[in-house]
Amino acid sequence: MNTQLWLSLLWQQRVIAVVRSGRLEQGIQMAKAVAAGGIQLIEVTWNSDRAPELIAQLRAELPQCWIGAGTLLTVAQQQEAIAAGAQFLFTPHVDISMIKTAAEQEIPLVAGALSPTEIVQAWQAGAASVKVFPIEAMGGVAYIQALRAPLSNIPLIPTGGITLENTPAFLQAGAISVGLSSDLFPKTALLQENWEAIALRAKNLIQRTQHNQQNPLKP
Ligand SMILES: O=C(O)C(=O)C[C@H](O)[C@H](O)COP(=O)(O)O
Repeated sequence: MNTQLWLSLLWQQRVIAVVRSGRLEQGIQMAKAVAAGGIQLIEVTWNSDRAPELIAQLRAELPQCWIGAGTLLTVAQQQEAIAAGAQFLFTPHVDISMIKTAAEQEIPLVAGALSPTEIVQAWQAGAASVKVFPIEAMGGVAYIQALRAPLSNIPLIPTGGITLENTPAFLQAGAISVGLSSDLFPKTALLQENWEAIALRAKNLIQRTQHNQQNPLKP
């Protein structure tokens, strides 16, 4: 998928569910629960149990979703993730060789960056969008607002501390999409294997994105 397609997908979807799981079976249930709630972009972190298998299985079982890989740290991991079926890639950091490799293969790679320098470097190297991580620790919505003034042409995906509650404010501030994990998958729901509760949270989250229809990349 080229960057243009990826950006229109982000603009359509507005949220990415980040699945990090210590057990393959749990990872499958987590992804299925958010998919049942209507989320279509699902990122599997590479430090999940048997991440390549999880990605392959989700590709087969959730054809209505796009399944990506996250927390990738090396080009080798990135290639393994693509071989497993990952349709998009996330890194927590800026690695120019990973960005260039993904761009050559036309697989969207979202690089994690914090400062304006890192964000611009990632974008100029060919990142398909930039994950601003960890956003809550860096000032939350106010930080995105401040970045958007000079960097209005760069699609930003705040991640790290995103909640159902604060998602609309991030989208309002100009984020093209948000990524979230712990607030979507509360510990108690995971312990109790309460997949219905997680599906409901996903549904609730999607409803909260629907008031923010202004395309942040259009002037
Ligand atoms: O590993 C990565 O590449 C990440 O994206 C880091 C975190 O796992 C996400 O930022 C989720 O953070 P929470 O929504 O606060 O749980």
